[in-house]
Amino acid sequence: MTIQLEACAFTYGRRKPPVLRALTYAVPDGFTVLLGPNGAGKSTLLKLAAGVNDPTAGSVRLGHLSSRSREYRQRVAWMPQSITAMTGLTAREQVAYTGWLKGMNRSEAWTAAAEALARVELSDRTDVKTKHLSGGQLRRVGVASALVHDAAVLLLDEPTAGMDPTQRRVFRDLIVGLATTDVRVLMSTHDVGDLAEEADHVTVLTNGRIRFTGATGDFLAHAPAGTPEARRAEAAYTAIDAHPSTAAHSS
Ligand SMILES: Nc1ncnc2c1ncn2[C@@H]1O[C@H](COP(=O)(O)OP(=O)(O)OP(=O)(O)O)[C@@H](O)[C@H]1O
Repeated sequence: MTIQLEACAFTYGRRKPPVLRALTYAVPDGFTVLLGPNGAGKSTLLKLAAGVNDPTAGSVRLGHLSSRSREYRQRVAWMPQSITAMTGLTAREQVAYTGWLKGMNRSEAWTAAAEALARVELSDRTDVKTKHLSGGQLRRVGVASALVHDAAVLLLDEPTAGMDPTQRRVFRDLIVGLATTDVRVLMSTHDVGDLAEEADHVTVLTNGRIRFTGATGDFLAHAPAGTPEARRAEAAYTAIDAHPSTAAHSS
């Protein structure tokens, strides 16, 4: 079961231009990387898919569930671009609180919080107040909060920003292991070269439109012949960005 956005439009205010217009998109299976320039609408798309914002036109559904329903939000996890340290809470308390908000009882949430923090290698920080964590550690608390309940779809908004190379490696392995036939992961990033090749699918969003969505192999095939292996993802992205009309592809 996946999230389906159908003819979605979204604007941040009546006098503002729409960020998304008639956008139709199904979150692909496995691990999908969402790419696009600054301001393309990636965070907006993720917020609509998370049920955090409602589309101004169109619909967002997971199977028969509308994104406005409580059940929908229990099946979908979202990690926002900026993670807030909740005043007075430790890492474990903050993660458990998210679990509780998603419908777990207190003891389930408490146990699941410790497990989620272990998965992001923060077991040694569970009792530290989140306001005392580094930026990268706080992002890992954000990832743990997204993992704390059994979501069918994980929506992660630039989760690797601010992580050091070792943390990135740990995180990448975690995500690749998470995306299974039952769990879909859609993750926005600016780090084209670092992550695209690990993904099952790539989606490119530019100016509120899906320029490309398809298997990673089809994405990489847009790189000009002779591009060195290490630069293929970046070259493919640049080619799609430069030639939107020929690059559009639906999976
Ligand atoms: N809260 C808001 N109020 C008004 N405009 C907003 C708001 N959030 C985003 N926008 C505008 O909507 C457009 C899309 O922004 P969005 O954050 O979705 O893009 P993005 O692709 O995630 O960008 P980035 O890569 O820089 O994070 C931009 O023009 C942005 O200025």
